[in-house]
Amino acid sequence: MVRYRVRGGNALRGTAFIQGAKNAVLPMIGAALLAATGRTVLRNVPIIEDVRRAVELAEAVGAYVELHESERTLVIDASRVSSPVLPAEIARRFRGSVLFTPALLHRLGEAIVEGVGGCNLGSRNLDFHYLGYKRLGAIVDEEETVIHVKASGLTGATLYLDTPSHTGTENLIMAACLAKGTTVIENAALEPEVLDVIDMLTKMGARISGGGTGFITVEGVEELHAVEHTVMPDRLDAGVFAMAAAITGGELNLVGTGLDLGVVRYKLEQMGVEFARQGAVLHVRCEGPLRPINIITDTYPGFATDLQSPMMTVAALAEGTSYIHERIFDGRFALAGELNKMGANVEVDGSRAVVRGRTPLTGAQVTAHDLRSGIALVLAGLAAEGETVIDSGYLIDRGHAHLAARMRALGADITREISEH
Ligand SMILES: CC(=O)N[C@H]1[C@@H](OP(=O)(O)OP(=O)(O)OC[C@H]2O[C@@H](n3ccc(=O)[nH]c3=O)[C@H](O)[C@@H]2O)O[C@H](CO)[C@@H](O)[C@@H]1O
Ligand SMILES: C=C(OP(=O)(O)O)C(=O)O
Repeated sequence: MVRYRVRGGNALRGTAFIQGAKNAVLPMIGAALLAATGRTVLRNVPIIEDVRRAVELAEAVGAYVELHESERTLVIDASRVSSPVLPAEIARRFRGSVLFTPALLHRLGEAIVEGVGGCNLGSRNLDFHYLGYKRLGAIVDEEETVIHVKASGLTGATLYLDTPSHTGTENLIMAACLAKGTTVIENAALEPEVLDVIDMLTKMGARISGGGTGFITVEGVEELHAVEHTVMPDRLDAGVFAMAAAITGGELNLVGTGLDLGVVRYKLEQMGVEFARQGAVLHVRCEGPLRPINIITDTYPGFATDLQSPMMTVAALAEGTSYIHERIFDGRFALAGELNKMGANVEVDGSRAVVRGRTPLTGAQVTAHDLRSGIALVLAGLAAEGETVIDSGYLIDRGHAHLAARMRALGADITREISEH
């Protein structure tokens, strides 16, 4: 059992090194398995639990993988991929397991998905993925929790997503890359991580156009080859560090090439946080009291649902009433009860939350219900009086690399503990 212990009150100051993006590296590991020969090299890999699970899953299907932690580099040789089974004990531990299906379909003609995990956020369907595979010519059998997808060659088609699913778009692009003919994906996701995956696939030899427009066209090719690719920075990790500076009255330099916080920056600016781009470094500081804010989560370029939880902590520390409308996941508000244990005043009504600030926060024993509620509680701990203990730290480690060490280097009083219970 991993837990985080945070003693609040220290302002964070210094240089924060932003990790590579979890939601880009996971599809890239899936994409690496599409190359039947050669070795793929991924750089700027975040050393997070989801990456460790993805490595285990790639090994389970027969790939040879080296994770060089200190170099943040993955080397993947997928030439011996031989098992179509994504075993439950690994696949159920992270959402990214779903991103291995296209490679197995192309390489082995079938994928047996024994389970898909990920954050517990209410309903998280996969119907767009499976309907898309069917349109491309696959047969999909759903037997209770096991999904069996079979295809002896896929053929391009026109696909439509009811909502622009992030992993759904990535999976259907990967499925279309080696299909015969042309595939059009309408209402495709626009997230920067999807564009980074398209960049990598394009280097591998894929013919993809329209990334970032919502209408993606893929011309199928005969084969894809192994390449080297550097994972983009994690805008969610960057957002969390910016918020940590904001709520502790600190000052941070965020280092991570080409970092763009988009709407999160604008919302934090409305709250009184100051940003200044200094070449490749994003400087963030906050001196005065925070103002309240309204947030509506949406697919990119809207406010990312993954940053809604940490933003709830920031809102609890703002002077006045903030309003949050969660439009992507129906189970994202488990955080409210935990923040209230620390003295916040958050009232939830369906998909809406009202946060009445500012109430002083006091350290408490709290529970992370998912990755983002976990990191939101770490933020609350940084601003609270006394000690906050957060279980289960594993959920935080799913998405943030070396969190305690990186925050301690900035002056935070935070430890990561491992216990038997
Ligand atoms: C590994 C990864 O990249 N995870 C991210 C990805 O998750 P993920 O790709 O699972 O999220 P989606 O974009 O697919 O889901 C968005 C919404 O669409 C619904 N939906 C999705 C697919 C489907 O087949 N049917 C369906 O109804 C979901 O229930 C949800 O309400 O995008 C989410 C939304 O930005 C982020 O919170 C996750 O961090
Ligand atoms: C929901 C998230 O991740 P996943 O899709 O991997 O569960 C997240 O990163 O907040």
